[in-house]
Amino acid sequence: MAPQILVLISGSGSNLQALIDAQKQGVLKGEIAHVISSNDKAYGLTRAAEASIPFQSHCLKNYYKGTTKDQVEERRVLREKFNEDLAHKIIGIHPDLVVCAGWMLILSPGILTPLEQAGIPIINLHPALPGAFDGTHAIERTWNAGQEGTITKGGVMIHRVIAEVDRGAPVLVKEIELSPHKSLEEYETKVHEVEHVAIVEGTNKVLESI
Ligand SMILES: Nc1nc2c(c(=O)[nH]1)N[C@@H](CN(C=O)c1ccc(C(=O)N[C@@H](CCC(=O)O)C(=O)O)cc1)CN2
Ligand SMILES: NCC(=O)N[C@@H]1O[C@H](COP(=O)([O-])[O-])[C@@H](O)[C@H]1O
Repeated sequence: MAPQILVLISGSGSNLQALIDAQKQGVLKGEIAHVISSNDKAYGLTRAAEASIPFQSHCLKNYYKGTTKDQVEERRVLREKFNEDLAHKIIGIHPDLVVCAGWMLILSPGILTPLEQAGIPIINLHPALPGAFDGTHAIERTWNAGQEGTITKGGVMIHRVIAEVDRGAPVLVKEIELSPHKSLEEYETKVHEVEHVAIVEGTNKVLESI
């Protein structure tokens, strides 16, 4: 059996689609076994269904039901249960690799530790260079820094997932010169093009090492 890949998404799933297309073309060194979305309205779930890939959603909002934003401690506990339940789901599927492809939630030690103990590596796609713009809105933050003249390059990386967000060891880094691009929209289009290549190359690189 080919190495089994579980893909975590939260949105459109264009990077999931790049993995699906690579599998269809026979260039993915594994098989997408399952897709889990943190958003039950994510178009990526439609992409999984159309590719006949088993899928499900795992939504934090369902855990938060009956609580308000002011109930910080209650929500902290509920979010930890969200993470632990997600770990149980993933371990039950037991993929060889988990790929975060636009998964927009920070994974706590409550999931990272059980997956590490189960020998299941996790990688993430991030639209910035190592140590540059961790977290969300990295594409826009990169563009703005370029406009201010503080940087000349942006990029995309695939990295190992550790507790410290976007600080795991890089697996693959692709730099993108900012100067050729005349707008944020143009740069963002280039980033997504590069992402769709990087997600396949980075996934294959890790699968080759397993
Ligand atoms: N422990 C880790 N978890 C995650 C990592 C990681 O490296 N370590 N990578 C992220 C993906 N990601 C950037 O590449 C990222 C996604 C989301 C966030 C974030 O701050 N999320 C907030 C919610 C934001 C929102 O709803 O708009 C949150 O989780 O509370 C940071 C980085 C995947 N997880
Ligand atoms: N910090 C994580 C992050 O910003 N991830 C970004 O989410 C998008 C998902 O697109 P997709 O749903 O079309 O694959 C991608 O641009 C990816 O870099």
